[in-house]
Amino acid sequence: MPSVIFLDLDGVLNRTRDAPHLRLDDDLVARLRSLVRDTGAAIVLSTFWRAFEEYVSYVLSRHGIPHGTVIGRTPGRNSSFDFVTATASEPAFRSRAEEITVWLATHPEVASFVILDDRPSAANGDGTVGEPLASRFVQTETSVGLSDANVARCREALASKVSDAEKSVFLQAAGLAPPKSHDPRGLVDTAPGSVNEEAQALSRELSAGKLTALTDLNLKKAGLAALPPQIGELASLTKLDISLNTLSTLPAETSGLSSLRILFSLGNEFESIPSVLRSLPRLYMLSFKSNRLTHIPEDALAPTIEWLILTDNLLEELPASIGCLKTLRKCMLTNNRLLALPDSLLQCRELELIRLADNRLSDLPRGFWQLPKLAWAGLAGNPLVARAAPLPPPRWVAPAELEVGEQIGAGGGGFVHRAVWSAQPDEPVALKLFRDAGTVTDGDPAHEIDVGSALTHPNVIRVLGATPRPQLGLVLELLQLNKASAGGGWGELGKPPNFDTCARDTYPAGTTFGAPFVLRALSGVAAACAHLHAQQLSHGDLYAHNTLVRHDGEPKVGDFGAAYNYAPLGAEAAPLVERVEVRAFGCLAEELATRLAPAAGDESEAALQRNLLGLAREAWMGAAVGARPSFAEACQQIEALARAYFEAPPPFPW
Ligand SMILES: Nc1ncnc2c1ncn2[C@@H]1O[C@H](COP(=O)(O)OP(=O)(O)OP(=O)(O)O)[C@@H](O)[C@H]1O
Repeated sequence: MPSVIFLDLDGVLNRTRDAPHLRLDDDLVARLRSLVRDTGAAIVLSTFWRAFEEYVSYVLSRHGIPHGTVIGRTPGRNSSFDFVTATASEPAFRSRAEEITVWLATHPEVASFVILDDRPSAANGDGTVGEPLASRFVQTETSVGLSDANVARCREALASKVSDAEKSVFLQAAGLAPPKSHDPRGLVDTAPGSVNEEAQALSRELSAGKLTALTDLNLKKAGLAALPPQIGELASLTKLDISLNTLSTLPAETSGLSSLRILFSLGNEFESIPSVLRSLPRLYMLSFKSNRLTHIPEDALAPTIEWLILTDNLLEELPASIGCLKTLRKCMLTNNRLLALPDSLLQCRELELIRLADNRLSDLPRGFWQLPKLAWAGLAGNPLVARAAPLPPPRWVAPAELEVGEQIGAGGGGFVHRAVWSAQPDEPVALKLFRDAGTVTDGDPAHEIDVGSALTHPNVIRVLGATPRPQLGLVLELLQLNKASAGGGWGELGKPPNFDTCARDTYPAGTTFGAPFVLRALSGVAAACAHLHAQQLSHGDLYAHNTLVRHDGEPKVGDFGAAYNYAPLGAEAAPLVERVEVRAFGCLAEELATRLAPAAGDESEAALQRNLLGLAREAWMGAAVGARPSFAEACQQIEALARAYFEAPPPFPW
């Protein structure tokens, strides 16, 4: 990262404090141009006008400051953001100094910087940062603008490196205690860095031709720039992990992996999926997450793939040949640059789950919502859903208001800790700290903050507030975990899918549920979904593993990471979007119904199981999307089941 100029506009590049519109004076911009040219510094907009980052960048480029010099803006909302659609919600800060501090705290790679502003508040803030900002503050005189003397001071500041001590001051002032969370399932190890010696030793043995009968080979972080051609001798290998190396190609010999089912190539440097993979006859799961993919050749995807992970790449399009993946069930495409999906995707009739958040889609192939098995879709952060009316903003909670305690949960999206919040010191809360936005399966955590904050329902985990960037988080009602205790603890209704179940949740061996538990759980989940869809919000990830339940079946749906507002898709699509999620509900109901265990002779529970399975499979999961009921209707159907089971009109025992 080069040196950075934090740039104010009014009173720096013009000679007024309160310009009613964005205007620049040629002679002043000329001074900035030479400063940028001579120092190679990048610009981060700290100006009031920073909501219009692209426009400012364009205007500067018209003045000869090259495109790409503006590399970003400081965080923090002001009134100019009200005129920009599709900006993720973010808090307002107390001062410009605080905004700059937070930016610096999250960009420790910055070598040096200068703050160019006509107001001292850009460097003083509330006084907590002090010297590190003040010593790099160059104040212009409003009526004069950027002077030669100012430019000379800027050059001095840019020549002085930011020390590690100063960096830690920024971190502390931004309230960024380093997270102490751990990742028990190793879900998102994207950290490059040190080589894994065990993996390195394995790769040496591979090159020496000593590994032949392996079924599982882990070369993650083995420091590989090239995969040894001897890989092709591993004809019995079923799982290969080559993640977090610097690979950009695969040897032709890879075609010898005739048993390979699972290939992980996360965090490598591939720009294209190697066509040799097309020849693997058993390939089931393929991951190129967090590479540099810009292109997928038409002949690269093996037709046997069921699970395709291309999250966090640079793809603008998919090959038409994706339609040849007749068994594709799960397709992860979050955080790419997709402008459109090929119509051939509709030939993937087994597709159950697709993640498309944070792309550039302005349309979907006609018939997308009619895919017969589609149940989980994520679309947030695309132009096609951007015109939704803004949701009410969350209550922003400053990190200093929270005392973070032990970790109580972890998932792909983040880590959940117990915490005490000064606003309600007697009632502990749960704090979900999100992982880095770009790499997570569901996309930018801001989507979860936006949707979660808009919901209030007894069967939805209540969002109490949110912590701002750089460590985005959610403050949630705390559900004391420990479902087993009859005293009323909470626990996950199911476990996430595994390699075999692909898109379907799993349950510990021997799990059974009682009829009242199942009826109460389904009734609550359906009610929560009816509440969501009444606001044209889709959960996108409705699963047992995202539902917490009490010992008596009372559920609370959580994890709105994949949620999105589908109102902008229009009146024709809306009922179908809801019914796609009804299929997810049907899957959940089927999983619970199959785990009912009627005792011999218990005809009422046996009848409930038959009827529930019938409803789940025929009505809620039915192949004709439009013929499925809405969630409001599903609520009534469950009530009818409960009435028949308890042989009584409501109220039921809940
Ligand atoms: N409000 C809460 N109270 C107590 N525990 C919670 C709460 N919210 C979440 N948890 C625990 O943390 C786990 C992870 O939470 P959550 O599903 O929201 O994370 P995630 O990272 O988005 O997961 P996923 O991998 O499904 O995307 C939950 O399964 C649950 O065990």
